[in-house]
Amino acid sequence: MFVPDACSSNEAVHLQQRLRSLSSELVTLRNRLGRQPGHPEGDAPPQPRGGGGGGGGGEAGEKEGGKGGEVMASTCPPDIDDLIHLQGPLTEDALLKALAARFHSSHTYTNVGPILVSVNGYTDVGNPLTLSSTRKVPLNPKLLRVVQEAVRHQSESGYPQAIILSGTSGSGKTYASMLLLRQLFEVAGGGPETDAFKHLAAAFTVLRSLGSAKTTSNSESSRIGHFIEVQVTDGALYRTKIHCYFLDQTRVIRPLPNEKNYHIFYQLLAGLSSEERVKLNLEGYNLHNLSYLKCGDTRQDEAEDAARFQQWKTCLGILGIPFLDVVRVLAAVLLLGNIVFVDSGGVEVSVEGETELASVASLLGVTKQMLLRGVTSRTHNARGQIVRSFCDANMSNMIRDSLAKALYCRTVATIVRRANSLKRLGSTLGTLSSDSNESVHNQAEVASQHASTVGTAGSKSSKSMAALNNAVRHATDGFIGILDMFGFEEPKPSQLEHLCINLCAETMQHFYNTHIFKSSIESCRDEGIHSDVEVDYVDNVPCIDLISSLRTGLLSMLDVECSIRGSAESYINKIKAQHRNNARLFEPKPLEPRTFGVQHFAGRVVYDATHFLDTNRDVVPDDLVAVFHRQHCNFGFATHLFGSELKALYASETVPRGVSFRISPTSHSDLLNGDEPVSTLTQDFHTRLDNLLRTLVHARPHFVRCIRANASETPRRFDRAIVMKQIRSLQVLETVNLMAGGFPHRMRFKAFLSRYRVLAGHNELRRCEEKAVEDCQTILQYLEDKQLIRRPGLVVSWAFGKRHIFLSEGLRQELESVRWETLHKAAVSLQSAWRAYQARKRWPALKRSLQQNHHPPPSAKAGRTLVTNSTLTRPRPQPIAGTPPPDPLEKCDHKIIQQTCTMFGLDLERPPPVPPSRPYTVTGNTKLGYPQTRVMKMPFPDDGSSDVSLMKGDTVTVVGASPRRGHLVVEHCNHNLHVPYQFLELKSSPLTI
Ligand SMILES: Nc1ncnc2c1ncn2[C@@H]1O[C@H](COP(=O)(O)OP(=O)(O)OP(=O)(O)O)[C@@H](O)[C@H]1O
Repeated sequence: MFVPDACSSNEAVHLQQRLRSLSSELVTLRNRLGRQPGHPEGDAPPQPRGGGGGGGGGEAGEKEGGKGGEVMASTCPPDIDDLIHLQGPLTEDALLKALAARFHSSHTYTNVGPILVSVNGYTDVGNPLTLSSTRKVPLNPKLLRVVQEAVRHQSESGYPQAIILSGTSGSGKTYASMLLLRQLFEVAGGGPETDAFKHLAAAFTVLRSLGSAKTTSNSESSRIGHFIEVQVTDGALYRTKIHCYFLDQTRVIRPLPNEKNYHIFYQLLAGLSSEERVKLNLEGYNLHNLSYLKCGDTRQDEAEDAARFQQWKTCLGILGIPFLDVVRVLAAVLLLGNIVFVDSGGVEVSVEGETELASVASLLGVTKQMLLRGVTSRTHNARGQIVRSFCDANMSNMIRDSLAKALYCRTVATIVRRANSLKRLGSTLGTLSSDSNESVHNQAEVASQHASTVGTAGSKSSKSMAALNNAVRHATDGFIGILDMFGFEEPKPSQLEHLCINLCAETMQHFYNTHIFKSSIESCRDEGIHSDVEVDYVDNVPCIDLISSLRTGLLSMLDVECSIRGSAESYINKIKAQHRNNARLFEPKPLEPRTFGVQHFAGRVVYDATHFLDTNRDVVPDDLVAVFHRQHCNFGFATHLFGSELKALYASETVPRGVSFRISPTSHSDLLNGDEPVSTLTQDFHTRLDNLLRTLVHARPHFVRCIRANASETPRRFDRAIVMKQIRSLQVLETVNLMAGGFPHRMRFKAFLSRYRVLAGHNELRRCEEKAVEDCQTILQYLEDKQLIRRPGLVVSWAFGKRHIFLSEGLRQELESVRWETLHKAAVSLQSAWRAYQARKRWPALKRSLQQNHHPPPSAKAGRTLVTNSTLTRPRPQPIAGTPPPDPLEKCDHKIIQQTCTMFGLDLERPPPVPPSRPYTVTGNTKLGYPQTRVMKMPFPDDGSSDVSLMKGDTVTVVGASPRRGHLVVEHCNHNLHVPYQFLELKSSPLTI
């Protein structure tokens, strides 16, 4: 085997690069052959050592574990924290060993250049997986780097950033996203003691219980996709927004046999007090006699669920959401499942579960008769004639289920909206059309609104100014988004929701392919750059087309089938005929009339289409919606859940009139053009996914690829076959190939110069636009001559295109590290020059005082002091600020300021008012006003930089919030001190969230 010499020459590096590229081409070819649709062995684990086709490697140090092929040990050095530095031929086997070695030495994060690979070690299973519960988990420097990069890029360019987590279900996306969010708060948001953090943590606790459930692949699986948008302005966190994607409605009424319903139901039953149970008509009910729960897994840890329920209740309080309103709806949903309609032989159906019917009616604030009528009768519009009819038992049971689903998902949407809006702003300008409002965590927003209204008259204009200001801010400020969408799943049987979830995973995979592989290959081709490495990635567009193409995609054909009231069988026949030559659609064995299979990028999934049409229609009849109008319903929260629909329905005189509405909440504007639902479940999901992509396309992505270490959630178990399957589907080898030997980065010449011109001697560069390419060459030549960018084993190469300079990842890393060293050295020499200057300035006085001490004047004879005045008053060295102050000439053009002020109606002479600070802090679930008595947890200031100091244990008075982020104002000895939150503790210990 070729081993590079310690001081390898360029040829050696080049040779090694060729060797890598050849071996990886071979492996990729083998994988592609093996992974053709219809080749079940495509997903097989690699051959054991000596089995041929293991792709080289496969040397000593690794033992096959028992059944699962568990890797017990490996000889790969765990200190290789970036896979592009791996020596020897790059094969899947080599990657697997490297990841296993790091995993066994507790290094679960590994880089592939700028991309982070995270292997879930399952050491934290059983944790509720919220922002608060991960507070004790130590933050990892690799996650810190991702966040710092995002914040740096955002503040340098103002460009939105998106941290995109992907991986199969259970791979740790939500866990990593919580840690990233925490890290973001550490870097830019004042830490976890701020109100903003507590508020967001409470929102996540509430949403996790409502939106996560046990599935076959993950006992804490998120059934709600999240996109957390964090607005960062000048490196400081400004506001947050949670966008939620709720798909899995069927789980509310029919969890799969080995899975569970939403966690909140189990927590509710375990955590309610006996009085609350009576109030909610839940006395005597448990997991085994409630229909919506008993069809799933009925095992439960009651103590754990009860504890989580108490936390959930506390957090609802923090968000200002009435507990009783929400639990009334949840109890009604549970009891609805026990109402069964059966055909009586007559016109009307008969009811089994009269008690439950009465209970549900009273919980929802309607009469039993009204509810029964809403569920068991339907109004039809037959060519303008309004006709009423009774539903049969089947239809009545379906309407009952629709009601349960509608109540649940509308409650979740309402909570998301409420949780998202500490302060709701008029503008919905932004990025996505999801259930999201804005949560303003910083009083700067108020300030900006105040500022914008100075000099304008009337509330109308001030509102529009606020909206305009908001729009300008949104247009100019980038956000940092953390995307934790659904991971690939293959439950048995898979349903329509799973098809949507897998479409989402396919779309994210395509996004990755486009960004990492396609754009790199295409831009090299466009600019005539030749790369030695041929990156051969698997494009998943055919699968996305199969599912979502406009006319012939599986989803479009399903919509057509719904509109003609077809059946599951006819749908299956049509898709099989339409796609008979498409290798991605296969017939599962044994052949069943209602099933079909799709070869996804991460594996083959068999779907059962039995409920596809009903799930996709996603409708509730207006007869049922009308029941919740305030004329008949005295429970305001229930009326609110159907607010938009009721408004549209009661806009006309005939109610009900035979129209249907969506189960999922629909915005009022969508209902304006008619009362019929504007879309189906899948259309709606597709539109939202499209909007999300539009947002992502405008953001700079940072990828975190998550891998689960085993399929049984066993801590510290590394299952070779499971990991290998994910390495393949996530195309880790192809990524390493590109990063190690190709040109994954390109920069405009100007951008390259502005970042790296500090690396060449000042006189070396021409510094004019026409000579930009020459200057780039000069910088690289200069670094090469000084031997600053060549490291053995690292491919450092570049090429000049028509508009860009193309860089290998190795070169980018070297440039960044030389840049850091150069800036660091420059900072040190500036500091030392400044200190020397200061010392020289002080020297005459110092010299004089030393001389005086040597010949003391008679007056000082008795109490001789050796400490000179100048030593006492010597100022502490100030840290050099990270960002230099803005160049006044660049930023403060007086004319522009005047024009801007005129445009926004601001008065230049009068400064904007000081932002009013919030007159309280949030503690547990209560707001606590000022003054507050607090105790110092540690001394302040801890560096003795102030005359007044507070000691640990001192009782102090907090008089208000400081304008400084994350600080409170403490009045002490007639001084006002700005003390960070974390230094202070309330006298009576607060409830933590
Ligand atoms: N880095 C880690 N260290 C320890 N435990 C982890 C880690 N990542 C995830 N886990 C645990 O693994 C389980 C699954 O993680 P998580 O729910 O984040 O996966 P996911 O990819 O978001 O899955 P889904 O797509 O189904 O929501 C959780 O119980 C979590 O606590």
